[in-house]
Amino acid sequence: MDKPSFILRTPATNKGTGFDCEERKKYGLRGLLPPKVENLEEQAERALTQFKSFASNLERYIFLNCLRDRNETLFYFLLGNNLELMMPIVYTPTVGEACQKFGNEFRFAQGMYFATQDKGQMREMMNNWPNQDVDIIVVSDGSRILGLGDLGTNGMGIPVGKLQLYVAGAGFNPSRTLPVIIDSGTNTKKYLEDKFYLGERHPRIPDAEYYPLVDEFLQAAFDKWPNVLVQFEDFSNDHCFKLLDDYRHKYLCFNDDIQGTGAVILSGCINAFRAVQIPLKDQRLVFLGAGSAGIGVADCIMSLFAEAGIPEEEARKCFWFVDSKGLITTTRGDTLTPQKKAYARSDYNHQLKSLIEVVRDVKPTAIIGLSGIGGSFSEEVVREMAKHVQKPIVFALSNPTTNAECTAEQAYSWTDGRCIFASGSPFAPVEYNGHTFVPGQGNNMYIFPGLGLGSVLCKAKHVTDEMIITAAKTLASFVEDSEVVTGKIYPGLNRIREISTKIAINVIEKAYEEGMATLPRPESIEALVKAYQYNPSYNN
Ligand SMILES: O=C([O-])CC(=O)C(=O)O
Ligand SMILES: [Mg+2]
Repeated sequence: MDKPSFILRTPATNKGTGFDCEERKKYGLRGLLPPKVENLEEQAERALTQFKSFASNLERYIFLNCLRDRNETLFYFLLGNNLELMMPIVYTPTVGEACQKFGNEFRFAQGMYFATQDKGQMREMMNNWPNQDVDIIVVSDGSRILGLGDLGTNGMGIPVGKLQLYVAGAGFNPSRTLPVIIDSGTNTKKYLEDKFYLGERHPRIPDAEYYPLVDEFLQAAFDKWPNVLVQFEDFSNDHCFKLLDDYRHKYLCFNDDIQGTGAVILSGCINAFRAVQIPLKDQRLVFLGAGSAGIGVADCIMSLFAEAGIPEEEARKCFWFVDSKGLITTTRGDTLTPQKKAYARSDYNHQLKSLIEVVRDVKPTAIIGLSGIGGSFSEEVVREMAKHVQKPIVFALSNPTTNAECTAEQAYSWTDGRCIFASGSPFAPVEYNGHTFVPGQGNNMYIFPGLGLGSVLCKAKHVTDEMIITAAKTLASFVEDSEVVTGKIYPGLNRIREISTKIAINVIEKAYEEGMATLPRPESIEALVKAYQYNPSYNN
């Protein structure tokens, strides 16, 4: 390709009408652009008008991703200046729909794909990635995309979207990010039969082939980029815990659904417990869903009990887990995974078969939904719970919005406006009885950008529990006492840069404290972070 078209056609170098007269001469662009030279602000104003002109969110998603593929600087400038408007498009909930329709709406490839057919060749394939350095990889096998199930290769939208938040939220350099899909097949018949489906067309491979495939990918990635951080995303429950166990002490990696969600909900709980003023030991926490997120959240909350000096055995008695078969107990007769076993109740002789039975029995202070089942916090459940506590904590965390256990409006109206509510996907403010309630978004997007940045910049050996808990506490500290009493438990999304920066700084401090950081300690950690951070501009 000749030089002028290359610079115009490469998203990282293209400025479109932003090339000034000098540059147009220098790069041989004269005549290839309309005469007017524009700055980023002017271009962004036009792009925003275009964004708003579309009839559906999916079209807005496609528009933004096409923009990213034309002019990366403009895309990140636009996104960074319109986060609250655009987050629900590039991320949950719209990204969920974009994944479901990935094959139909495909326009150009982003990131890298490693499939079963690539066995033995992944390391060599990585040399095809056009950018030399990679700081962060988000990898999924598409087996449990949000609460939508097994989407196979269609899941690529998730690593792409997460990395856009790494850039907008924490200031990762976009050219040093890599979204990856490991294609190990799909068990979703609809996609196997869909002529536009773009993945390998076979059922998921057995574990004996699956684990070596993932292992080859990780070995290749850390061989090529020894200081990279790998974020596991949306792996199904049958694999995610083992993968994390196998690799968290071997590579710099974490699982966002277990640890990122764990941290963000720990943060929400810290503030919700401040608001309801019930001592920790008297909390009765009922979880609906015992998958990666449910277990991850509970494990993180356990750290609060440990800090408060409450013995583990006593702390576990504050948790009740409900899955599709009812309350998880040691006596209900099925084989429990080790993760479920840790929270299984041994003090129930009678079987409670549903959430409502558990709520009647337990009288919870909090119900935490990570079930992936939309509407599973029924009016009966929420009203029953609200009878027994002054400020019920209702977290409807499943994504996307259609999978939320209840809506914000339902939660506020069924509790007469008394609840502390958070959801995983955004809900608009709710008017109820003359009050405006602003629902919190308990989504791991508050955690992973800063946790990732901190881990990468100090060249951490591993991501430790302490680093994750530090991230959660830092997030919690962004909400003032005066806000907490009004039921606000998360800071505004528009502060995500400031929050991620602070999380990164505190995570790095913790990594040095724990002997996890391998970078010689810099004079100023804040300066280290700020010097790295990418800000979209044509003057770079
Ligand atoms: O992507 C999100 O919005 C949060 C998340 O990790 C999930 O739901 O799997
Ligand atoms: Mg996820």
